[in-house]
Amino acid sequence: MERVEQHASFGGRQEVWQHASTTLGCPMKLGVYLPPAALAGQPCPVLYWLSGLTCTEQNFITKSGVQAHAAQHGLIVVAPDTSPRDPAGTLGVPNDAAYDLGQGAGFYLNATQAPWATHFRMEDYVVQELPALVESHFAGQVQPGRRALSGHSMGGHGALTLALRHPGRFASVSAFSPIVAPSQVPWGQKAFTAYLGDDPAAWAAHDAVALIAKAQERLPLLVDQGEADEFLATQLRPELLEAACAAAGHPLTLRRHAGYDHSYYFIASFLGEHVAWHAQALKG
Ligand SMILES: N[C@@H](CCC(=O)N[C@@H](CSC=O)C(=O)NCC(=O)O)C(=O)O
Repeated sequence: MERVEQHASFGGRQEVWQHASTTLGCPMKLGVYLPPAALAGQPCPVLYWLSGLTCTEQNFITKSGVQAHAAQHGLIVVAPDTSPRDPAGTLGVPNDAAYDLGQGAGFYLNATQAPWATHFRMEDYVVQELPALVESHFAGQVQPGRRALSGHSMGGHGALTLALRHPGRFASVSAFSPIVAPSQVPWGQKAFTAYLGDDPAAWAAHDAVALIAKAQERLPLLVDQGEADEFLATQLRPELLEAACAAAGHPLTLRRHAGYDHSYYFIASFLGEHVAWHAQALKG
């Protein structure tokens, strides 16, 4: 691990690290916020944040204001990039000209189809390699095994599906403006066709609405959604998650906010409540 940025923030430190990912076969960057408690040597739980389409590790750490909340609650925050990367084009990581496929659009799954399958393994990266790396590199500052998961849009899809697919791995989960049913909306249908092929069962295994019915763990979901979100009716469709949770008896707190759009202004407005929700679960 090589530290490429560090900034004092709210008594803690916002850092950016780079490492060679064996899962993805490329260098990866991640934002790591260490709250004052961690810098003082007190082991802290970790909130993992998954960003949306077009994002890198920078969007969340520079736009959301997470540092103030994490400092207050004593949480480490880890924000990885959203896909494997190959800016120089020397590693064989495929890409697509569109913003919603390829680099910047990993969809937090392990691709099974050519040319994506070799590098696009974001599920294994987020669930296995990244926590192992964080818990070993920051040993003494991290409470091993105490993890929460949140994200936005494509990252909200990632948070919901990874928590549902890996029961026991995360103490809590939340999402902002998530793609709740990728099998039923254009962003998801395009990505799933490319990454997973045309097998409906493979799609269902990465679709929060489809996963809810058979969930092994009824981990409560906290979801915030802006009503002025430009993607609400076409790509996000929170009413499908509401119906699936009602049918399965899965606990869901879905909050709709008049006037809020899809941007980080919305995330910043309600992020403090998400961090408090995760802190309560992680410390309980
Ligand atoms: N056409 C837009 C779409 C990209 C966009 O809105 N990205 C969102 C996430 S959307 C779902 O995953 C985002 O977080 N953007 C970064 C930001 O800092 O706001 C475009 O190409 O910009």
